[in-house]
Amino acid sequence: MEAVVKKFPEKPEDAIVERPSRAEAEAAVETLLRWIGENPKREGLNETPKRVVKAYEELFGGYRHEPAEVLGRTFEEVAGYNDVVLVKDIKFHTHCEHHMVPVLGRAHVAYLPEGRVLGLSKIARLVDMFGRRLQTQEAMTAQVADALMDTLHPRGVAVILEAEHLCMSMRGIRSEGSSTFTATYRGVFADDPAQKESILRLAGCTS
Ligand SMILES: Nc1nc2c(ncn2[C@@H]2O[C@H](COP(=O)(O)OP(=O)(O)OP(=O)(O)O)[C@@H](O)[C@H]2O)c(=O)[nH]1
Ligand SMILES: [Zn+2]
Repeated sequence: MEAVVKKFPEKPEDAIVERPSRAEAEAAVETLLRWIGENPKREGLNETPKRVVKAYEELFGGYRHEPAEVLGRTFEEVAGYNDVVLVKDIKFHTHCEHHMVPVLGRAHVAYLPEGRVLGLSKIARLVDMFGRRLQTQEAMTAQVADALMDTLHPRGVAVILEAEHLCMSMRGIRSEGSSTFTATYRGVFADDPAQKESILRLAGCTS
């Protein structure tokens, strides 16, 4: 049996306790292929259920990790640097939880340290981890911010996501090229409008 989902979803009653077997997951893909009018036994599709399940393991691998493990160790020796750290233009992809269709975007993540900093790559890893779960853009924005607050205990965090939802461009309204902007602020960024403004400017979201 595969691993039990640990902490996510956030509400324990929403967490599944047991995953279906790989064979059941492959059978589900085969059913979808038949449902769209395909013949899953033809040569080109014969291996597709296996491939899709393998791809899902990678695309949804974020359920197998937790923020504290992804963020790893923190550093204190930064010559007393205590000002803003902003990692911008972190490209990410995720899938919307309504249609399971890709969402492609960029994240800008800032924090104000309280004596400790993170390895810079860990911020991008955190965004990637949450992207590898089914998401709404709003939830993903809040999850990145809360994970940084809980793990690093900085004075403040700001998280901005800009993304294109392919469920809006490839289907439904078929509105090509629109992008959605979400931003959330914790600590001093939430309390001080000047800090918010400055981070939006640094991230290139305002002139
Ligand atoms: N707030 C929010 N909505 C999202 C996100 N991703 C997709 N959606 C929206 O979720 C909504 C689901 O609406 P429903 O009416 O239940 O589903 P639907 O019939 O497929 O909707 P349409 O996309 O309008 O065809 C749609 O308006 C999507 O655009 C997201 O990250 N955040
Ligand atoms: Zn969607």
